[in-house]
Amino acid sequence: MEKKPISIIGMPMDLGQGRRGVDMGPSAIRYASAQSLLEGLGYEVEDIGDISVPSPESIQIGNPKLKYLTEIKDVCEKLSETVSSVVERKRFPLVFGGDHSMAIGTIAGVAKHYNNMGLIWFDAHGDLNTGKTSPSGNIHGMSLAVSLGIGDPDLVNISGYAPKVRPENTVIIGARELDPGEKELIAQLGIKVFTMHEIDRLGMARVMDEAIGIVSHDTDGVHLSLDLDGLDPKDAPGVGTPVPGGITYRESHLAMEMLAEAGILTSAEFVEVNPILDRENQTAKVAVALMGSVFGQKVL
Ligand SMILES: NC(=[NH2+])NCCC[C@H](N)C(=O)O
Ligand SMILES: [Mn+2]
Ligand SMILES: [Mn+2]
Repeated sequence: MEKKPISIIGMPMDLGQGRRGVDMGPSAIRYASAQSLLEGLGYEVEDIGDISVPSPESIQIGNPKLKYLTEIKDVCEKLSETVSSVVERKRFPLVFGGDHSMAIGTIAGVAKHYNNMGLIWFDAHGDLNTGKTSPSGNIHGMSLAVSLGIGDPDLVNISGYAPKVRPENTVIIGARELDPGEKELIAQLGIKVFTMHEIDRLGMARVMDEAIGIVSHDTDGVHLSLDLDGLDPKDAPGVGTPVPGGITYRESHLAMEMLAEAGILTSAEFVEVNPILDRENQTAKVAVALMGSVFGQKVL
């Protein structure tokens, strides 16, 4: 893979879900030596710091079906602009989160630079709810739907265009907890979902071969949105919505190694690291180890 210079952006977002602490995810990932690992792999790396996100104590929840909608829209606009300027400068945007609602901003910032963007959504969840189907009103459970152009117009139209990605260029990997409305949307849009069943049955190597085929077919860029809760909670305990029966540490590395080999990624984000719920920063360390594989680190 060509060693494009990397720009790290922190998104200390916690407004998209109910548990405090995920706003500290970017610090925890930096503390786990992300930048020096990437530099050690031969990349030029800059850290452009954090997007400023208001604290939930200082603002009102607003509509309980779309909690903190106004503020999430505003901070996602800011993230989108920052990510977009990184792409304009011919650098690779690498965003640290923060809850998964931030993907609305990251994807808005990258997708406008591509005619047709592929998207890998590595997650225990589909994040395919809308304000109508969500059981929680938490926007981190809606960010994939929004990126596909479905949901609240304020979110869908961030950065002035929609949709950001198409369902036929999107794959979900690791799903094992889907709400009824999400299942309906998957059937309606025909999104390819590699649930834990397919991963168990086919093995991660075959799943990734197929996934890479889908996201790179007729696309000119591919974004990786990696929710740490895609991994099994034994390997990544520091997440707000853990679901048992997840992707193992090694399977996750294999997936990232295969992405590096394919050389298709043009942006990435690592989200939902919550150091308050973690054990000795294990989850941030896993995120950084996986970044190593994404950027070409090999065992031998
Ligand atoms: N990015 C995440 N961790 N999302 C979890 C979403 C959980 C649930 N499906 C909801 O809509 O509330
Ligand atoms: Mn998730
Ligand atoms: Mn998610």
